[in-house]
Parts: sequence; structure tokens; C-alpha cells
Amino acid sequence: MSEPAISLSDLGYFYRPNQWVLRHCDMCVARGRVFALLGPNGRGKTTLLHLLIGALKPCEGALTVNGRIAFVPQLFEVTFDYTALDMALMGRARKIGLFSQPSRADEAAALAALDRFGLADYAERPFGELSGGQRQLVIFARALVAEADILVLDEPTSALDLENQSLVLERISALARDDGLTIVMTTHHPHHALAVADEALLMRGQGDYLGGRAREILTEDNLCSLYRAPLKRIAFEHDGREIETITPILMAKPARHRSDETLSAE
Ligand SMILES: Nc1ncnc2c1ncn2[C@@H]1O[C@H](COP(=O)(O)OP(=O)(O)OP(=O)(O)O)[C@@H](O)[C@H]1O
Repeated sequence: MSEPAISLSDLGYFYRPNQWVLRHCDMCVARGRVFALLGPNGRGKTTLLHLLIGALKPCEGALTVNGRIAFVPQLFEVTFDYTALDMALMGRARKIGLFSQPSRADEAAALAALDRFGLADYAERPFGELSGGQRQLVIFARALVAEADILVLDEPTSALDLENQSLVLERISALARDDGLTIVMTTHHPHHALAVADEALLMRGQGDYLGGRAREILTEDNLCSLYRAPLKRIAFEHDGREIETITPILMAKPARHRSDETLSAE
């Protein structure tokens, strides 16, 4: 078996001495797989990503990364007036060097990456004038341009509308399946993890992590206790395909019904 893209063994991290955020965390990500990290707010998902990309150093345990990583953070602002193409070209910064100009090949690679996300027509637009979702997709394209082996994505669908969520999830699958990239992503959407992830890690608490095949561990029981909220995993047929998804059961009463009651009381 080939060496994994990422492996963690007994990993621990704290920001302040002895206030552990992660402890006794084991994880192994095989090459060419999509790996999802799930857990409630504050369980250390982003901290774990920052450890993977080397922005933080483990306080205990071992972490091995085999390959070049590109990081796609959650949506961010830029203060300079870069175009979408400039932003995508930044993925080539390591290749181009500090004082050189991008070559035609660099520009062609950046344009091709933008095109993969349906953004070729936006190449010359100022990045700051794009919608949140479009900006997220440009940052995604930048990671492709970097020719990384491993993409680390922090909530890649959080700023996107339904169509773009679907586009990004489909691209994530294709990047792993067709390009052999390894992908680690955090998500607050278990149905996104079920749709694209081969493996998942449920971050249940400090020192309490459940990892395994996504289809096997994204069960109603595991997810209900993880989020302390009711949800259903359901299967149905769509377009001749068997689909499985996960849906939360939201208990809030729609405002429409409340006003109906108010109206009938009046
Ligand atoms: N720079 C920091 N200094 C001190 N504590 C921090 C820092 N960054 C995060 N933390 C703390 O570490 C814990 C984990 O935070 P982290 O952002 O990794 O969680 P998360 O699972 O990604 O949360 P969310 O789902 O809300 O994004 C939290 O208690 C947070 O307050």
C-alpha cells in the first residue's frame, strides 16, 4: 500500500498552556481521497487544518504530510485591486519568483483554472467586485494553479448558493477522482460530506474522535449525538439514480403559520 498523503498520531494542540483544543487525535488520509472533518463550533476543525498546512506546530504527537498542500481558507477580503486572474496567478507565485513576470503558460494555466469554475469571463474583473461565492471559486482556482497534491479546504461551500455548492462539490469529487488530488475539507453540512467524502472524522470532543468510511460513520445516531440535534438520513430515487442524503429536522415554527394563528385570533 502506498504511503498516506497525511497521517496524524496522538496529535495534541493548545493555544494556551494546558488548555487543550485537540488531544489524542489519530487520522490517516489516503492519496486521492476526499476526507471530511465534521463537528460542532469550536471543536478544533480549523485548528486541525492550520496544523496540516504548517501554520501551527503540534504540541504533542506526530504529523506527516506527503506532498505539496494548497489551502483554501473561508471567504476573505483583499485590500489591493487585483483582478480575478491576478488572484488565480498567485497560485504560481512559488514558480514565478518574486521579481519575474508570469509567462504565457502561467496565464494559460490560471485562465484554465478559472474556466473550470465557470469564471473565464470574469478574469479581468476586480476581485473585490465579485460576489462572495465567485470570490470563493477564484480562491479555489488559485489552489489548482498551485499544482498542489493536497487541497485543504475550510468550509468550501459556506458562502455559496445552492447552484455553486453543487458545482464546488462536483469539482471536489472530480479533482480527487480524475486528477488524483487528496482533499481534506471541513464542513457543517453532513449531507455534503455524505455526497463527496470517502472518509470522515467526527470531532466529538477532546480526545474523542470517530473516523472511518463516510458512509459507515455518517449515521443518524452518530450525527444526532454529535450535533445534539435531530436529523434523518434518507434514500430516494432521482433521475434514475439512488440518492442518499441527510437532512436536519428543524423544529422552529414558520412565521407564516404563526401569523395565520394571529390572524385567525383577530
Ligand atoms: N488564535 C487563537 N487563540 C486562542 N484560542 C483559539 C485561537 N483560535 C481558536 N481558538 C480556540 O480553539 C478552539 C477551536 O477553535 P477552531 O476555530 O479550531 O474550531 P472550529 O471547530 O473550526 O470552529 P467553527 O466550527 O466555529 O469554525 C475554540 O475554543 C477557539 O476559541
